[in-house]
Amino acid sequence: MESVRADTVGTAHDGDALAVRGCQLEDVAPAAVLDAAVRDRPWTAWAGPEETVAATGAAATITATDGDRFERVRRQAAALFADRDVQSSLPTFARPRLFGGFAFHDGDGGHHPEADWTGFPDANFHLPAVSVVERDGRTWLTTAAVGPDAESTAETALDRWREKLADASPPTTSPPGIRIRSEIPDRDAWIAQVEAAVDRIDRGDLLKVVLAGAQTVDLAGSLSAPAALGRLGETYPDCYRFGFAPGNTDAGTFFGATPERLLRRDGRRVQTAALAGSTGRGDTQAEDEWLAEELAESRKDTHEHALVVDAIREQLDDFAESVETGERTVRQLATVQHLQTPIEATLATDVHVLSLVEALHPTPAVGGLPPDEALAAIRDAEAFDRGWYAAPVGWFDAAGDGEFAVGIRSALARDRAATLFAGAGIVADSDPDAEWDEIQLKYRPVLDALR
Ligand SMILES: C=C(O[C@H]1C=CC=C(C(=O)O)[C@@H]1O)C(=O)O
Repeated sequence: MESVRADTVGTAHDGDALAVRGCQLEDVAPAAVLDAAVRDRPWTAWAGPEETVAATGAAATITATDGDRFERVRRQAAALFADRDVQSSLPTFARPRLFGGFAFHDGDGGHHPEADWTGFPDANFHLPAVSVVERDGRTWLTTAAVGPDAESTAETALDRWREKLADASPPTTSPPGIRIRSEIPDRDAWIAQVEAAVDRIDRGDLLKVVLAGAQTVDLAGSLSAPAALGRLGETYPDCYRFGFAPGNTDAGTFFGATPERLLRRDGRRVQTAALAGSTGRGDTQAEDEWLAEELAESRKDTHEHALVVDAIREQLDDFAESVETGERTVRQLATVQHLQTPIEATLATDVHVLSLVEALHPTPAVGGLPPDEALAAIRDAEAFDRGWYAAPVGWFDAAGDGEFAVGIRSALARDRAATLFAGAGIVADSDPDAEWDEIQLKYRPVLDALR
């Protein structure tokens, strides 16, 4: 079948053109595309509820390394898209988008050898040179280029990649296999940390703090990120699967499968959810149901969850004409169950998705309350740098629409090692042993994809 081609060209103030070329592809598996894409850095993998994206190279890169990072990314993106006719004849999902993420903490997270975040700035976004998007049963290849030869660069790349993908096949790599090297903190230190946090909550200094651990594993073989993401897709199809390998060749690869949407903005409509409060899965259906019921009735978990719902509502209120909270349910994932409440807002004005990300991050599902005291407690307690763990990852476009997930159930991999991250919300009634068991469950998605 003849593929459809479409294009767009626009010229910015600086005279450099942004050219975008696209065509529809037939019979290409997303995993095969990703396998071809990861041969060069930077690359990005993104799979949300509606689409799967594999992208490689950078027509443009936006980075912010200190203070005011959300605003600086927004300004640089506005300059990139300014006066360029990016609303093209391409389908909307194949339009130019910037993919990337932010670090959890504002400013330096400190240097810790256990989690070496070299190459992951406070904010880093790419307009991919090549991207393939699968959505509604259709697959589009798009190329983008900026500069004096933008049109011919994008055109040549489109032809080259079309040919390359015609015989691409999905990776068949088996999991690398692992040996757990260290847990930071170890069980005793974790228990002491949680007890200290509960003391601070009892004294009234804090309402909630989300403490995290890091688990470092040695890999027995080399890691194929596309294969690991493929396995995560089979076990966690309803989660956002993401992978980011920045351009810096010293950087690792950050990847995972997160159940937590930070938000999606589509015009004036904003969709988000509170996700907090956890329990395990049962061995039988009866045990599963019993655990779900116990979670839904638990005073500790419903309190931990309600704090997140209230904080998100409050943040959105500043921008919204209306904020609606849906029904709280128990969301079941392969290894864990969570309390979840959907929240929707209608914006009062045309607020950029990055302004909303800035307002919401970190929600008390990954930070705590009051926010500043909780962040200080996290920095004091944690002996590793969170880097991009528990931070916003996703995309935005020229119109200020976009979608961001919270980078939990994730790991940073480099060479033959990976550091996995998992956290748990600590409130007044928290039991340190139960919180330890909970973070072990939260390592499982990535752990299982590696072994
Ligand atoms: C911080 C994490 O999970 C958050 C999301 C869902 C449930 C959570 C909880 O019950 O503590 C956490 O707030 C993590 O997985 O690293």
